[in-house]
Amino acid sequence: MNDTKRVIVALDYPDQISALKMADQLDPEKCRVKVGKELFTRAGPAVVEALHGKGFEVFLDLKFHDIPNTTAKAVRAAAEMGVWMVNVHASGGRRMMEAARNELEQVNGAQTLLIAVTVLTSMERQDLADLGLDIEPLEQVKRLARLTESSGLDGVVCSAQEVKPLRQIVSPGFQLVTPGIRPADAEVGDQKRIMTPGEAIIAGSTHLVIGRPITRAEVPVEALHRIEQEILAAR
Ligand SMILES: O=c1ccn([C@@H]2O[C@H](COP(=O)(O)O)[C@@H](O)[C@H]2O)c(=O)[nH]1
Repeated sequence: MNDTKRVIVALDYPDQISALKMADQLDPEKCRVKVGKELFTRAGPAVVEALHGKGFEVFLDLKFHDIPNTTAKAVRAAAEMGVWMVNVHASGGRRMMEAARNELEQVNGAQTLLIAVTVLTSMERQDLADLGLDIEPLEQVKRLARLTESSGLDGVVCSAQEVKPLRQIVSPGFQLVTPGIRPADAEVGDQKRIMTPGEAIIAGSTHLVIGRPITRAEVPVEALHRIEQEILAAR
């Protein structure tokens, strides 16, 4: 796979000014950016518009999870903002995902990529047990990835640890978008199912979502540059 724009930088900031300050240090030809719940709740569609104005493709990571009609309309609103990618939670089920997919068809012929979160990368076996699921995360990820693909979506969010086994059961073009990326010397924080950028590329992740290892680094551009070098070396 082409290595351009494999990295999606998570702009997890509490305000638009900080997010755009970070974006100004990035090259939209080399990476994409992600707007998540914190930034969008604070800054709304204006921040997406501002990032588009700077030439970035935006992954709107709001992980919609609601009844089919509500989710479909939320996905429509995202597509009408012109985002590159938007997501829902696969655990919302087939009817919810199909409704979202169909809505996107009507907005722009499904040009906006629609993917589904399987099991959050911050979760491990015990967290699933707490929910009454007595299985390994990988098994639940596989189950939800099959459901997502058969519901007509473009890919899933999963851990890079699951990419190899998933590739055996999904089609080659299915996007495997992986947060929980940690360079060897980075703080792990709240993530549980992690991999280094190089390992994730070797495993076959389509896109690497990386936040704090870049945005909280002393010199973010240098941290990103090191990650890009690691990705190139892993090819
Ligand atoms: O399973 C998931 C789904 C989404 N995320 C998001 O990715 C970034 C990761 O940020 P880091 O600072 O690199 O941990 C963050 O915006 C999450 O909301 C995820 O981590 N895991």
